[in-house]
Amino acid sequence: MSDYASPRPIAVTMGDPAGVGPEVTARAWRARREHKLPPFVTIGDAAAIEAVWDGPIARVGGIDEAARIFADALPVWHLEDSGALTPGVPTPAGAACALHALETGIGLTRNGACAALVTGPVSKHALHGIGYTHPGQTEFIAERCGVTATNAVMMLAGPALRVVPLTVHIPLEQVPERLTSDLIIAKARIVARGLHRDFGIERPRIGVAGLNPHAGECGQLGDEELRIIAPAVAQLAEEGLSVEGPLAADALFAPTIRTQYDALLCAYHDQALAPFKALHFHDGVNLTLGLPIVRTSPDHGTAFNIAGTATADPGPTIAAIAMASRMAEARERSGAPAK
Ligand SMILES: NC(=O)C1=CN([C@@H]2O[C@H](COP(=O)(O)OP(=O)(O)OC[C@H]3O[C@@H](n4cnc5c(N)ncnc54)[C@H](O)[C@@H]3O)[C@@H](O)[C@H]2O)C=CC1
Ligand SMILES: NCC(=O)COP(=O)(O)O
Repeated sequence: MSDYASPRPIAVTMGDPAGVGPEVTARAWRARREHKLPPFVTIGDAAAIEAVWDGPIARVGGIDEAARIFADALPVWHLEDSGALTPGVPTPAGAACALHALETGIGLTRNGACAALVTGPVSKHALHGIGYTHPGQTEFIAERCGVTATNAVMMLAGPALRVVPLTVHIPLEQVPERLTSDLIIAKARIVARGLHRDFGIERPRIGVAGLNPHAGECGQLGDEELRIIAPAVAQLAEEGLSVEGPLAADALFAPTIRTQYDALLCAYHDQALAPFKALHFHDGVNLTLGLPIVRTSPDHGTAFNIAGTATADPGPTIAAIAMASRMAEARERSGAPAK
């Protein structure tokens, strides 16, 4: 008999079967009571979990069965045999399985069978090796949901900090040309709406980082702040949003400054993710705002270097499942579409 009330489990994709995804998912299940996790079903190759974990697994044939079994065993929606498996060694068959799991998880969440989607870590390199053309999972999920890549906003969230990289998986040299006022305005609007709807923040306070040292020093160290960021901030303020910037990025993450904001919009990937991971390596969540479904993910990658050694921390996966559950509940409470 299940001791979990929610009728709809969360879909958790395993990610690359040779990475740490299978073991952190299994360990998250083991910690389900301690962390009060809602029921979830793991999607991918069951053998990848069996190779690194000796706890109870139940291969399920339906989502209802997953919710019923969750109290006693880790429910696995077994998709396919991804071939001979060595933890830490990615293969094309493993990448294909990760992609099929992602497709299946999106489908189960879009059709409402699952309450939210939590994606396990994939190897972008291995996926590109089998013909995948998206920069990450975010853009793929957005496309499947009919949302443009610009309107699917990556946010990294933890108890002490939320950051948004305005440009994401692009070479650093392309950042200045891709950072436009339109991009900042579009993403800031989605961040404000998302923090209101999914996190219950009435009027989110948003800070926008400068690109250059000292936020450009009045144009002496670069003019993107004057040409691009300041006009975008002015436009957003005119619309009634609580937005400040450009703010000098070196001091922005100091405790007394970062706590003045509900989210910090950063010019490029590492400006956002390096301070975030320094604070939240063990409980950080990557989530996507602007989608019709709730999607979160642990904030780390495949960690091939430690896969199979039983040392991978399940903390970010636990946090991703818990956050997905809270976001789905907030959407249901607010009357937003459940899927
Ligand atoms: N959400 C996703 O699917 C993500 C996928 N990636 C992909 O993962 C692959 C590897 O990327 P890297 O930059 O090496 O990042 P990574 O996060 O896989 O590893 C960076 C370092 O953190 C450690 N680490 C990661 N997760 C850990 C955990 N749960 N417990 C303890 N230590 C952990 C690793 O052992 C490694 O030393 C790449 O192909 C990248 O594209 C990277 C980030 C996110
Ligand atoms: N660095 C964050 C990351 O790689 C996550 O990307 P995505 O696969 O969630 O789009």
